[in-house]
Amino acid sequence: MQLHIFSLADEVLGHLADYFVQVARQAIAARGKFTVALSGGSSPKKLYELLASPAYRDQVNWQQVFFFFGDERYVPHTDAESNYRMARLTLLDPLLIAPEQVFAIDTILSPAEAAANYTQTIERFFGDESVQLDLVLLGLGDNSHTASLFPHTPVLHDTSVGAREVFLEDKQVYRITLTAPLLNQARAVAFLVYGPDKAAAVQRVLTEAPNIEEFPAQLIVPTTGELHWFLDESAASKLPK
Ligand SMILES: O=C1O[C@H](COP(=O)(O)O)[C@@H](O)[C@H](O)[C@H]1O
Repeated sequence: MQLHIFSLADEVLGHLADYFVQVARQAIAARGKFTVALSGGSSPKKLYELLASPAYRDQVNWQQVFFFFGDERYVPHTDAESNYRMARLTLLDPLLIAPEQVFAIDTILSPAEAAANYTQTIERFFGDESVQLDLVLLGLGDNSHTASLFPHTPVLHDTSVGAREVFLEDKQVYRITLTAPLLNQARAVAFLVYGPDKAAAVQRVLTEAPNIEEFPAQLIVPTTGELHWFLDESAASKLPK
């Protein structure tokens, strides 16, 4: 695992954007395509805007990039909470990414059907190859969840490689998430975490004894791929010096 800690959030975003470009170029040179699972929530918005900005937009052959989602809120794609909507507004539309390159999670189906459908979509995309994303981008919630692997949910024990529905009792809402085994098959996983509100979760996930029920992000340990954590100093402030 490699920790990358920078003073300011903007520096973190710049270094992660550089890493994204590096992994994308390597994947395209080696296999002719780059597959990435996007994270949702608020933290990655600025990363996506940066990647679509004049400084980065010409650094990747976007026609060879295929976009998946690590998780989705079970809301219409037009809803302000939708991870797909956020990615579309900040990254996919500004870069004029063709719809055929974007694999959104269908939220019109029932949650269970949406998860099964997304599993099939991923399997169909990879065909005879193993399901191995080139890069998985992840965030960290202040309750130590990542993707939609939430504390004390059955999906934490799911050993399948695919997508699953998750019901959040406290909020009475569904989410769809990729399973930890699928995420861990990636060639590279990069967490993006910044801001003081995340400091306690970062400390728990990275330094507490294994306890996936409480700290689901501890499930993310790529089998053979790289694991990177990109943090600002405030998010890293509770880590041992
Ligand atoms: O709900 C979600 O939360 C996590 C963390 O999001 P952030 O806004 O606190 O950065 C995110 O990684 C996940 O994709 C999203 O659905």
